[in-house]
Amino acid sequence: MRLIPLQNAEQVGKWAARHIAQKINAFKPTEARPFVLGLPTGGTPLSTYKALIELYNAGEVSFKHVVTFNMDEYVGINPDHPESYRSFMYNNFFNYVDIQEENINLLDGLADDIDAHCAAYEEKIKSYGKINLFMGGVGIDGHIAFNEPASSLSSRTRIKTLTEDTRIANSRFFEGDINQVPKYALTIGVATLLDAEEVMILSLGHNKALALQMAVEGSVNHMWTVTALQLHRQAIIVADEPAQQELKVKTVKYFTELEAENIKGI
Ligand SMILES: O=P(O)(O)OC[C@H]1O[C@](O)(CO)[C@@H](O)[C@@H]1O
Repeated sequence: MRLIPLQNAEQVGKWAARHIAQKINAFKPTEARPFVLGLPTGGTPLSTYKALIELYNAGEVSFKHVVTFNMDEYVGINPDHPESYRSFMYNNFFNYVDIQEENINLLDGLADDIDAHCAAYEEKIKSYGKINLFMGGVGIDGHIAFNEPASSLSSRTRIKTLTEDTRIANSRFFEGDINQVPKYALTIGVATLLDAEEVMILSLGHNKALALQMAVEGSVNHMWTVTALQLHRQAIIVADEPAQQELKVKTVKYFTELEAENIKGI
């Protein structure tokens, strides 16, 4: 695992965006051989989407031959709802870059047959071989995608019940009213995430500090599903300074020295 210790959200966004752009450019994607990118929503990736749009506007990256798979979606809210993850993705990213509509894959929280829909999502990922890079955030309860505590570390795309912690945290997007926050979500599984060639998790803010500590210094366990990253051969966590608060000074120093060249100029 690599930990990229940075100072603030802007730096995390810039580092993550630059990393994604470098990966896409090195892959040299074509229509027949697209780059497959997994994407999250929430407050965490906003600075990364902003930085990616800037790189796109500067001509440094194109999404023309990029296929995307989003990691989750609320169940029971209309796709046009301003807080659906579909709306989030168009409003914060897709509308501003050259991605082709047919290359966008989103879960449908209103699907009639949820099991069939989730199985088809997994099949569609498989049809591309693999996801080249999956970006994600982490919840205050340590969830990756919406794999809440006690999710199987072998899980696949399915419906999950959101914890009270997550619903309280996300109530900030629903007028501060937990009753408006959906109780369920469709989410890729931990195993779906671990199948990606590379996983990059972003962690911002002091309320993610415990989750980051578990991810980096803790043991693999299903109560903090982010710890499953330790099983991945190419996992990166990019964190701001407040999110590093629970890590040992020695741990932060170790990763800062390891990444000295890679965090220069950010
Ligand atoms: O970024 P937030 O809003 O703190 O949410 C934490 C994470 O939980 C998720 O919403 C769950 O998918 C991630 O997409 C997100 O990054």
